[in-house]
Amino acid sequence: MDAGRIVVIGCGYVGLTTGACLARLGHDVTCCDLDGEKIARLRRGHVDIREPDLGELVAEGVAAGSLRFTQDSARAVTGAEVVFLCLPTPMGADGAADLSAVETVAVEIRELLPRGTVVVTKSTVPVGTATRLTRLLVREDVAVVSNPEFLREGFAVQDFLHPARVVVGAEQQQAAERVAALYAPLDARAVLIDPVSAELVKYAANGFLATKLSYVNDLAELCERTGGDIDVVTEGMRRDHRVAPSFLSVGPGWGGSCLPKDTAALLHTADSVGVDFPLLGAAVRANAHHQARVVQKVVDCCGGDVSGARIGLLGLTFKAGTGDLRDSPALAVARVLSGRGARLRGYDPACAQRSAVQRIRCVADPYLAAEGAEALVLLTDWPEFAELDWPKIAEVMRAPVLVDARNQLDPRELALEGFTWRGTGRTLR
Ligand SMILES: NC(=O)c1ccc[n+]([C@@H]2O[C@H](COP(=O)([O-])OP(=O)(O)OC[C@H]3O[C@@H](n4cnc5c(N)ncnc54)[C@H](O)[C@@H]3O)[C@@H](O)[C@H]2O)c1
Ligand SMILES: O=c1ccn([C@@H]2O[C@H](COP(=O)(O)OP(=O)(O)O[C@H]3O[C@H](CO)[C@@H](O)[C@H](O)[C@H]3O)[C@@H](O)[C@H]2O)c(=O)[nH]1
Repeated sequence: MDAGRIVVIGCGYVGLTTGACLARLGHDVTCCDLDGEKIARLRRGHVDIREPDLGELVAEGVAAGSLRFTQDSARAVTGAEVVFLCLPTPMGADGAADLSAVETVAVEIRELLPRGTVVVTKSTVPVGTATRLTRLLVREDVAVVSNPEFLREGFAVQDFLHPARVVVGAEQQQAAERVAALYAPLDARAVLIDPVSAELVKYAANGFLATKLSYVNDLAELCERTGGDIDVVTEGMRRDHRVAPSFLSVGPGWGGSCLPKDTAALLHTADSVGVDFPLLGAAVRANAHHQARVVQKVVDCCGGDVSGARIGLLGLTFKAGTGDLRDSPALAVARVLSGRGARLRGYDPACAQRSAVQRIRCVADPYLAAEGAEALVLLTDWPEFAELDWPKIAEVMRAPVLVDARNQLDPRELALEGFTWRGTGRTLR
């Protein structure tokens, strides 16, 4: 069905995916962004984020005339029936979500919206935002609906078109049904709930995922002290159907554009209403500790001092499959090493064209990152790292030392090549 004209404001990971996928589902979509250069590139069919199938979907929508791009959101909304806000909600200084982009746009468009428009928050917004926006819009004839997005970077299109759930939160049943109807072609029944619960579902899910990962990384430390093997332990946990099998892999702490800011915002919300949330606070603190543990392993491998040492980094993005560097644990580890005087060379498949990221010299292949290095640190789980020519790497390094923060490599094979290996939650038997 065609629910009419849809306007999407914000053409980032969420907005562009939402716009292109809704066009694929048969809707008429106009996507807006204040970044004029981005809009010009999108009009030429150029998508500058690394997301499988997104470029093809954009091209398809543009060619079919069902997907348009403009910088002029004010003009676009005058013909809108549903407006999706897909704007950034970064972490503010006090940890709270910064709603300024959402609120600025709401004020800009409020007098231009046709009667009966539904404004949808797809951005991750804290409890009470639907109520705040309703007041800010000062339009009794405009409804606000919360429709949080759960896509993962690297799987954005797949997750949008095959969602585990579609959550729609609204005070007005009719507005909720209009938004739910947009997803009707998908094989997912929308859950219609109140807006406060809808806003909370999003934070609850990300807070839970972060807590699960900190738990696993804490267990890894315990394994290191006791001689256990975290990969064997988590494999045992996975077989219990009550423990969801994913999100059990160790790493250099969790990061990305969502988990860090959303856990901070959830803690802020809890604090603002006088609720103690010690479990989530501990998960956040544990994450900093796990990043520091990777640094310490590198320092130990370099004889207690990395000053002047050349260190190679494998992976810079916050996880494999994305080009996103926002809040990457790899960069957090790199910052500390660099602060202690290490000279860093980094290779990442998604950043191979760049000359530098922060104080890391980016190189075009992993062997250049290893060249002359006293230690190599595997920080991001790009599958191709398992396929590297490890004898060649051992040859070009100053000393064949590998800190594997993701347990991606086989320590026995590395030992055969003469590597000193430090994994996460495992010791070489
Ligand atoms: N990235 C994800 O995986 C993901 C998944 C689910 C939810 N979210 C949430 O969705 C929201 C957007 O995240 P994102 O990753 O897509 O952000 P992003 O930074 O990739 O994109 C935001 C876009 O909004 C544009 N923009 C900023 N201010 C604007 C304005 N006033 N008018 C028009 N355009 C404007 C920016 O130019 C940018 O293109 C956030 O609340 C985030 O927490 C993100
Ligand atoms: O077993 C695992 C799984 C993940 N991670 C790390 O956890 C972080 C987050 O990973 P992931 O959740 O895949 O990344 P995002 O794309 O940021 O997706 C999260 O954040 C989005 C924005 O809110 C939500 O929509 C998604 O549902 C939620 O998974 C990354 O640093 C990963 O390396 C691990 O260390 N081990």
